[in-house]
Amino acid sequence: MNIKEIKLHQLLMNMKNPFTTSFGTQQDRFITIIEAVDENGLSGFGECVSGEDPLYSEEFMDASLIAMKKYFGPLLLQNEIKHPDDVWELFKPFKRNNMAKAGIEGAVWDLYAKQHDIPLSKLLGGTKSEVEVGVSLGLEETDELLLEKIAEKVDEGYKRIKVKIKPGRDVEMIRTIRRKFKDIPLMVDANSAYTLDDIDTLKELDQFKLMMIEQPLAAGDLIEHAKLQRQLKTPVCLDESIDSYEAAAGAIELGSCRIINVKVGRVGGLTQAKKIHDLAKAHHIPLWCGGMLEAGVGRLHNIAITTLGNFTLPGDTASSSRYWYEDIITPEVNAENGVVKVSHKPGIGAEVDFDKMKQYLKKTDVLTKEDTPDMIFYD
Ligand SMILES: O=C(O)CCC(=O)C1=CC=C[C@@H](O)[C@@H]1C(=O)O
Ligand SMILES: [Mg+2]
Repeated sequence: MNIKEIKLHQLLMNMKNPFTTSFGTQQDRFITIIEAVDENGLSGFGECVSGEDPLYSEEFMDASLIAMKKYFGPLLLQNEIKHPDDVWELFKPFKRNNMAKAGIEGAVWDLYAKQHDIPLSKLLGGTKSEVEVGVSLGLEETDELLLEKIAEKVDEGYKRIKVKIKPGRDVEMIRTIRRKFKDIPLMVDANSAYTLDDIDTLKELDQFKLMMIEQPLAAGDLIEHAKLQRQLKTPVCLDESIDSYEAAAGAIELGSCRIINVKVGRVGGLTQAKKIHDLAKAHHIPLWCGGMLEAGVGRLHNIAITTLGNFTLPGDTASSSRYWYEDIITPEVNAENGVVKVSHKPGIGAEVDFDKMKQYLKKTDVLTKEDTPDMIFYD
């Protein structure tokens, strides 16, 4: 593929509203857009989705930037890549840092698709021409405010509503929601806020016909989630726990969940996401594509992976306008009545708009073939 340079565009984007989960509230999003440029000046784009602080997972953007500059960017520039699947193999000796790996790998996937003049969705083996999407709503100060947000999103036609829960904002809040919205497709996401000591509370959620309970327990608790799933009617969906193909295989084997939220960054990129897709399909575990409050590049990668057949449940890839006054891509991602049309254009299917991006741009680091991995270890 002969990539001649990699640019790390570091953006600070301000979200329209604060977003509150069980682990905190944010309104600024620190995003890195990775641009891989080939010898003809063609660019492919990826997005690193690491959090600003290591509260969702152990990754955080400052560390991911170091990893991309010290290791993953130079490694890619120093090695011949024939297909995007080679990137995972190249990065394999380096432990974890999945979101940094995925950001670089995503740019390679987009570049390769553009070099071969095919949509990224087709390159991944996707079959859909449109995808159904839902929306994720943060915790609000009051249940009344949350009801207003839900009504707004239901009116916009989103195919499912996801709300955050945490101890003290769970059973009664969901009861209030169900009193007003008896039959909407509704799910909850706990972001690991509970333990098996809370089993009675979690079992009370069974009465509300929820689509799923996402990540009730800690990320590493596959056995505890299996114990919980055996006591719940409602499907458990895992997010933070599924940080690799092996974790997905373990969770399926143990019965830790009945649904998996696939996040491309969390699992290390599109190659691993495809592998998890095929494994889950073989075991009749439905998937949906979760979100990490992405800008447009990440949203388009999410749309592309969602075109694979076993992504059967609406994901978190709502319209760009859900979070951003102005996204960095043209056209923006737009869900009409909860449906996003898949672009037929090559690659991610929309242009990165540098005029719009520059309002958020803090810094761009450029890596060239002069840059070698900055390592103590040697073979
Ligand atoms: O709209 C989106 O991008 C999904 C937002 C969302 O629910 C999450 C984003 C990032 C981490 C978590 O807080 C949470 C999730 O767990 O899915
Ligand atoms: Mg989640």
